[in-house]
Amino acid sequence: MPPTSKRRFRDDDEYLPSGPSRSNKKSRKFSSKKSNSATPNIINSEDENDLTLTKEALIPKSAVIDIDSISSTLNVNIPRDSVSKYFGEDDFSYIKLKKDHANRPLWINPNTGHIILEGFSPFAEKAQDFLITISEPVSRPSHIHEYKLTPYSLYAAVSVGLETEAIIDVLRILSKIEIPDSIMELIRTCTLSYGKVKLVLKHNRYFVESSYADILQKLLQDKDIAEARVVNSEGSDNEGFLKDRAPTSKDLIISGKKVQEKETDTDGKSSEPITEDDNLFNAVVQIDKEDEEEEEDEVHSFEIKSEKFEVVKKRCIELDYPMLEEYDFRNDSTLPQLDIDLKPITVIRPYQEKCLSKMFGNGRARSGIIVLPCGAGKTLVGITAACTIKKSCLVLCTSAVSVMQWKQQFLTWSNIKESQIAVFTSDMKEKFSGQSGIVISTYSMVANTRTRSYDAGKMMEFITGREWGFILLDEVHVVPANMFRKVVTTIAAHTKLGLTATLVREDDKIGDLNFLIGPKLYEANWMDLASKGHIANVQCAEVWCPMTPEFYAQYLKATSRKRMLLYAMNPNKFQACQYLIRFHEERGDKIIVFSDNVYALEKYARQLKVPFIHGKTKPPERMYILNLFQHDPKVNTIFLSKVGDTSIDLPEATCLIQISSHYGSRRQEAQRLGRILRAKRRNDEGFNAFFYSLVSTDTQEMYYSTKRQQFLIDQGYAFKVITKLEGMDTATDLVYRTPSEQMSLLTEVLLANDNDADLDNDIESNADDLPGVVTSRNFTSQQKGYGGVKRSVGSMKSLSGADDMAYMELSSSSSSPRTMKKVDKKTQAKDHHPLFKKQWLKGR
Ligand SMILES: Nc1ncnc2c1ncn2[C@@H]1O[C@H](COP(=O)(O)OP(=O)(O)OP(=O)(O)O)[C@@H](O)[C@H]1O
Repeated sequence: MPPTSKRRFRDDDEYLPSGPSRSNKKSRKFSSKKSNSATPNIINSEDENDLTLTKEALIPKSAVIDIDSISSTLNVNIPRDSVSKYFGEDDFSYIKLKKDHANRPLWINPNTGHIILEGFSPFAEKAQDFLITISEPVSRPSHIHEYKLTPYSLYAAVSVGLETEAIIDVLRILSKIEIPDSIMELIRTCTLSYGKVKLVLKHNRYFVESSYADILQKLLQDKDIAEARVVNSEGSDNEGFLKDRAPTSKDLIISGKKVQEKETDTDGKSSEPITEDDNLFNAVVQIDKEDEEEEEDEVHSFEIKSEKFEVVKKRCIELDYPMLEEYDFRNDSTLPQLDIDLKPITVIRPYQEKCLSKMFGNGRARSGIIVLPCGAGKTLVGITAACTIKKSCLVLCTSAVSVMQWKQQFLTWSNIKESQIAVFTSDMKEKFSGQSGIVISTYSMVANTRTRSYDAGKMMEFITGREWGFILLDEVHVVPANMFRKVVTTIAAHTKLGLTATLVREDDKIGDLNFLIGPKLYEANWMDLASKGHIANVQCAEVWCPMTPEFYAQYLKATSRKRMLLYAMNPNKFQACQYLIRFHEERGDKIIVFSDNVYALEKYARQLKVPFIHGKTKPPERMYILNLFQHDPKVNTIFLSKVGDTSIDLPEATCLIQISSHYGSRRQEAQRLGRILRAKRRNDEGFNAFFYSLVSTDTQEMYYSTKRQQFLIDQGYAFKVITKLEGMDTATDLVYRTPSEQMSLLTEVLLANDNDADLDNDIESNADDLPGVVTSRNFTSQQKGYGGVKRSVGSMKSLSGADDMAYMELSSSSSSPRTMKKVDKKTQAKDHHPLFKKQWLKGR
């Protein structure tokens, strides 16, 4: 029996088939889509500028691949044996394994498109490279990995240059079983039209380009496209198309690349024998290299009028041939060149090089998204891309602090002159000098629709009145879709690159990014980077802290808000925290204690006499505390609220203790882990960083904690459960040891205001456009007066973190024009490819 996915009941599987018995009633779906119900499961923000996630289920149910319609060859009538009933739909005994299956590393679930990879196979590394290109990683622990083929992942594969038959061929070679017909159909259907047509800006003229002349002929039968065409007989072939060599990355220099000297033997030949497997992978998997060899390939194109390119783009989507946008920046002579390069000392790491080779694989700049773990150096990837394109660049981030960090990083890694980098935040409105330059701003500054100040208006004119070679979108997963739409429609940019550590898994949300930015170009494996020393190895543990009987008795009676205070202030948790701090300080670690609850944060920190920072801590004080933490050997622990979740670079930190967190937020857990992934000492022999999550047992916190860990578990992290901290019982000098101390703490907690349980009390962390944490790299953030507490309306699902990492659209009322449009177009959309129906329905 081939291995089966143990993770069948993940959120994203809820629309998956439940076996032949159910398949008659329900269609089998390959991707999870929530219906576009009017149910307001929304965290609604009153402030348009607030980056708080808001949700509208964007996707109509129809916009999914219905596997029943793709294949009628599923296992519905397959003979089963006497134990089949115990396995239900997971009985795959009817599938024959290939004779040499032991040598092949993967297995494909014919029902769901899940791929199970043996991480211990000699082919695993190469197979991973391939799988990451064609599928979505679901879970990647050390031995068995799980991926999932989705329409979006296949489209992304085609868009970086993989061909349908190449995908099938490689899968066939790697698979222990014959590729199921349903999977072949899925691959063929999803790669049929996508990625076949490109919109290329070349010599400042727009061309519709394809390797397939017949597809161009087909498009030209459309009246709008035909009208947009510039008939140009010069250089045309007999079909009227311009012919050119397929683009290659020849002569393209991505700076920062380490020149690798191949091991050669005495007569100059490579000493490594090339096996048949290498040939296979070199031919198909290393697609970026393959492009170089495809010099003989031809492409056909026709020119379109530049004022008509939006119309053509829209028509192509409607005709199911959405155009990939590629920027032939090396042939763009209109946009002024930006004099920028990486400093000679800057060397990019191999995985950074890999991301960039996906982006520049054919010598042009492809738009898309790069996913790298926290602390893996996304900033340098973005900067290197800007240095490769060498045109004006707009960087958008989520906060003013990040803006300053990006500026600092540009100055650190590249030779850009300070006068060529401008910052646009609520406090600073700078313009760069000269023809070209870099502007760094926040999403909310650019997407803001409210009345702007005179200066901000002028700055917006500066941004919208020019063409950008490149737009860099930091933390793409957190920004609402409408904000993105506003940004991409108001700013003329030739290439868009999104950066994130925690890309959503739900296809509908990935889908939005696919269309607004571009396909996912690369996603690194956290464990892989840790094993190579690029990020730290981390030991994760969940420490169970039983509630004291008095606290628990009150917990059972309390309101939900008071409960949160009670489980955060549990004396046993207090002691565990104190014990762990002491233990790790003695080992020479530097410790960050995270608490979302500001009441608990202050109480713990004051009691344990440790400095703390939260939203209301003034920048000079933060700077002082962070400096102490970095440089004073006597200050080895600091307490941080969620203002320190992101945008804080403290490579000294080697241990994290989490005492209170934001419900079930998986993204927060990953971001917090990111604070120690960059530990300076990560390359010391046998070094481990430590991440403890303190959880009060038998409380809601247990549930949230499990949910929070899911993302990291999927990346391969193992959380050990510690039920007893060895030696804690005998440590007599811990706080709240006596019943009377515990009772007085309980009284204090019971008397505390319910609002003290409010995690949003940490006001600054919700403000997207306000200066946040002053980091080690930037102590220049300006303080400004903050508004009051922001409240958001949310569903229980949102509160539990189920919306987390979600990429959402602000709500629109059911009577909004856009929704009306959807209804109007629904019937027409029926004729379209399922994925593109969505775009059609959006009325783009
Ligand atoms: N090629 C490189 N050479 C040397 N240092 C690097 C390189 N790439 C990244 N770094 C360092 O790694 C650290 C993390 O980088 P960065 O802040 O860009 O990470 P990130 O992926 O944006 O993390 P987060 O998602 O947590 O913001 C920084 O200190 C950066 O200087």
